Amino acid sequence: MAQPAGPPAAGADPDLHSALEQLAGAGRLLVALDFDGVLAPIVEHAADARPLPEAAAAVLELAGLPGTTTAFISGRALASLRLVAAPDERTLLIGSHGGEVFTGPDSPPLTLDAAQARALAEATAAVERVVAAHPGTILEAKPAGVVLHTRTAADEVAAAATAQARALLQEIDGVHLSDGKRVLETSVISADKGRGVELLRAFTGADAVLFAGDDVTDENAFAVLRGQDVGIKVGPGDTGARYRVDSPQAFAAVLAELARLRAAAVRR
Ligand SMILES: O=P(O)(O)OC[C@H]1O[C@H](O[C@H]2O[C@H](CO)[C@@H](O)[C@H](O)[C@H]2O)[C@H](O)[C@@H](O)[C@@H]1O
Repeated sequence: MAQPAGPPAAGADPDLHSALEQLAGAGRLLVALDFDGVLAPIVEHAADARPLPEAAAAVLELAGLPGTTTAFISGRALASLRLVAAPDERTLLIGSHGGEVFTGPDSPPLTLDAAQARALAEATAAVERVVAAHPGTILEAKPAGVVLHTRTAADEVAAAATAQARALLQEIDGVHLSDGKRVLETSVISADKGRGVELLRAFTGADAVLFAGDDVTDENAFAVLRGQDVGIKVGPGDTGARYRVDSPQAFAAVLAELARLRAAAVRR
């Protein structure tokens, strides 16, 4: 069977521990994490996703260390991310795949111009039509996009729904499409997680960044990593990340290890 391109699983990767040791010694460290499929296992209904306790504890510990900033960079709308991730107040947030930014109470809300608002209304109407005709599919609304979820539909229904939605949405001016894990995502703004990482790098003055992600849109973030930054792909699939772990559970252990190493490094 063909193997996906990219790095080996963590257990077989002798470099990950030493990369974490080096990262832990950075002057200012940014720990930027994708949510679904990384901090939280994938579940049937988006509203039910929750971070693994070990991962949540490691994020909290990192957030409390000097010179260390934690951030979540998610495809979710900020409101949805806050509900499921329950971030502590020090954790910076980027939602809508980079379209929504929260770096403090003064962060401006996302606004759409008239053309974008029109495109979103048309895209929403198209996905509503598809969901009405395909049992088990679900619509998720976001401030700058709309998502067709097919995880709770039979495979053949999911395929038909995705094909119909793609055909309808491609006809709407100003709508960008991307495929995710049993989702077809649309956005009416131009944003990506790579720009999210760069924004947070500049905002925090980070000397080094850890980014972990599991899905296609996370590749934009892996692509902007450099120097002693560490990119970790969680789960299978092609990736530009240098390191890979098998699951959110394995990633929680990596995060706990980074928290231990960072705590030791900043107390030296
Ligand atoms: O960037 P992320 O934080 O990974 O968010 C990506 C999308 O995650 C959510 O959908 C995915 O997770 C759901 C819950 O586990 C799952 O049911 C769905 O099949 C996955 O695609 C979220 O609903 C989307 O809005 C995010 O863009």
